[in-house]
Amino acid sequence: MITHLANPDRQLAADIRAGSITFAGNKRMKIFGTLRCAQGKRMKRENRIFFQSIDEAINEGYRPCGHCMNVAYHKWKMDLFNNNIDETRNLLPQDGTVNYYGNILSPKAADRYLDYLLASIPWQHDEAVIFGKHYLTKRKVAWYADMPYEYTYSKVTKRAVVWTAELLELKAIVEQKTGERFNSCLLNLYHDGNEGMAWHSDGEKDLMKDGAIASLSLGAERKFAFRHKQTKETISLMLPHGSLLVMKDTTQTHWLHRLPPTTTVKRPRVNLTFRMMLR
Ligand SMILES: O=C(O)CCC(=O)C(=O)O
Ligand SMILES: [Fe+2]
Repeated sequence: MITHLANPDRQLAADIRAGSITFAGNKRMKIFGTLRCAQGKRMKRENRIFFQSIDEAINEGYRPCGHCMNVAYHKWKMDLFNNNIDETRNLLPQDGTVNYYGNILSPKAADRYLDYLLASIPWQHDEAVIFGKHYLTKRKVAWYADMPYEYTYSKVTKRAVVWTAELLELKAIVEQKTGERFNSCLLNLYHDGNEGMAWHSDGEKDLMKDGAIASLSLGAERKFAFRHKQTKETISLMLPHGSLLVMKDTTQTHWLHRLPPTTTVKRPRVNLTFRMMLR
C-alpha cells in the first residue's frame, strides 16, 4: 500500500512499469479500481492510495469499483452476503449429506425471480389422500419437468408441465453451482408463516434413488429442519431469500425434513426443489 502524496510522480511511473502498483484506491471511500478508471481519476490526490494486487486491496478492507471492475465487484458482493459459508460442509452428522450454499442469487435477481414466480406460475392447491379422504392444502404447488411426466406423492398422481424460460435459467444456475443434473422441479408457495410442510422424506419410487434434491428458497426467510428417523436427532437452519440447500446420498432414507409454521412471518415464500425423476 503506497499513498500518492508520499510519492513523486516519477517514482510512481517506475512502480507502475515494475508492476508493484496495479490498482488505485480512495482512502476516504474505501473503494479501489484500475489505474485507468474514469471515476478514480477524479479523486483528490490526498485520498489516493495504490495497491499491487486485488488481494492486497481486499485485505485492507477496500471494495472493487462497480464501474471499472464489474466482475470483481459482483464477486465481492456475493462473498459479502455469504460470509464464509463452506458449501462442502455436511450439515448432517451421519447417514446422509446436506450442503448449504448460502445465497446464490444477488438480492436484485432474487427479487426479480420471486416477482415472476408469484405472478406467472399457474399455482394450484396441493391435493392429498389421507385415510381415503381427499384434502386440499392451503399451500400451493406447481410441477415442471423436461416432459409431461407423471409423479405420485401423498397418494395423488400429478402431471408435470414443461419448463418456462425463467425456470430453465434457475435450473442452469443451480446445476452450475452443484455440479448435478435435474429433470424436474416441484414449486411450493407458502402464502405466509401459517403454511408449512409436515415431517416427510422425498423417497418416492418415481425419484432417482439417493439422487440429489436442490432446494432454492425465495421470499420470506423460514426455518427448515431435519430429524433422524431412528435417533430423532434434529438439525435446523434458516433459509433466506435467494439461498440454496442440497440434500443427497442416503438423506431421504434416514432423515425426515419439514418447514415448521411460524406466526411471525407475514410474507410469502416460494421454494423450488429441483429433482431427478426416473424415466
Ligand atoms: O419448502 C421447502 O423448503 C421444502 C419443500 C419440500 O420439502 C418438498 O417439496 O418436498
Ligand atoms: Fe421434501
